[in-house]
Amino acid sequence: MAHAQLAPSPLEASQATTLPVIDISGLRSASLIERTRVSQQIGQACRDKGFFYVIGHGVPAALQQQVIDQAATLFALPPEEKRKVDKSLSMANRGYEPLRNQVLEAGAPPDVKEGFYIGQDKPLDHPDVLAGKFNQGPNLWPADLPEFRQTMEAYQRELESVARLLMQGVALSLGLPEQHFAAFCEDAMTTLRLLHYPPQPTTAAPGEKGCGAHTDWGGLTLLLQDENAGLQVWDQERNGWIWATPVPEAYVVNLGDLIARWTNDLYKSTLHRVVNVSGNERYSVPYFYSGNIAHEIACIQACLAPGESPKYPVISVEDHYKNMFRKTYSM
Ligand SMILES: O=C(O)CCC(=O)C(=O)O
Ligand SMILES: [Fe+2]
Repeated sequence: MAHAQLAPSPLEASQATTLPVIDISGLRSASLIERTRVSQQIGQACRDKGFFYVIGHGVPAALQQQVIDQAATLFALPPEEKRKVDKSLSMANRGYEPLRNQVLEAGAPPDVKEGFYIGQDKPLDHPDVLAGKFNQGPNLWPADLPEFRQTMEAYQRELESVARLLMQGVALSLGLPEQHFAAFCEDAMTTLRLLHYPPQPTTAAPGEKGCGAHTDWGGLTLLLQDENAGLQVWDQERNGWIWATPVPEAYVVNLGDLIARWTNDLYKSTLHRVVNVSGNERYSVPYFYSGNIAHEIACIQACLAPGESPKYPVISVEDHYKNMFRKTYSM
């Protein structure tokens, strides 16, 4: 596998991943005992770093490969073609984002990545769009890539069902009914984000890297990676970074800030970053499952230890996202 040949990181991270691999096929079982067994593995990973690999998800490997291939084709378009679908043309944060457009780590140089955002496609006459709701609107599609839209839409449908299933597993792992997060999952805001990381520049400025250290903002993230390592996860105990090296066909799943807020940090939303030391172009595709924008995220009482009080005020998904966009895009 590619990560076996990875050059030592200039940032001295250990290369061997220690993140658990969880087969979630049992979450689809008719047996509650089996679903509970899987959820216990999820719960353990959530209390540790909130980062784990998922296999048994049911997404066809061929579709995953098409998504990576289509992403590579898109990013290889000439700059003038990419500008035709630039994010600045969208009312809903969709479309192409050039290199060094976002600063995910406050104080660090801008991220050495280019991206393309896809969300739920809502036409201009959709009531949510007419009402001016946050992040709602039509996607932007590149005109001359005939298979692009179809591939991404098929992939979004697959991941939506995996994300819902995982939310049920998370609920069960907390001793809650599996449908506890059903309202959050209703008409959930989701973002498919195609990313391209050029090789880490040999002349990188101090702190310059693919993607600055950050936590994810939403509920769950399901990350598809090509064969090039780059993702690193903060390990609080060892006070260093560990690799989340690619495992073929698996997702790296991590919890975002909303689950940390719900659980008063019992379940972790952990810092991570990307340093593309592979020497190759790296493509990755995170899928952010962020929930219904009107949903209010309040601490789940059952997550509080005796005498503990909630650390975070109640916030809507929408307000939380607006804050995070403002912070990282200097809006
Ligand atoms: O590209 C990756 O491996 C991770 C990207 C990421 O963390 C993000 O976009 O939030
Ligand atoms: Fe992230």
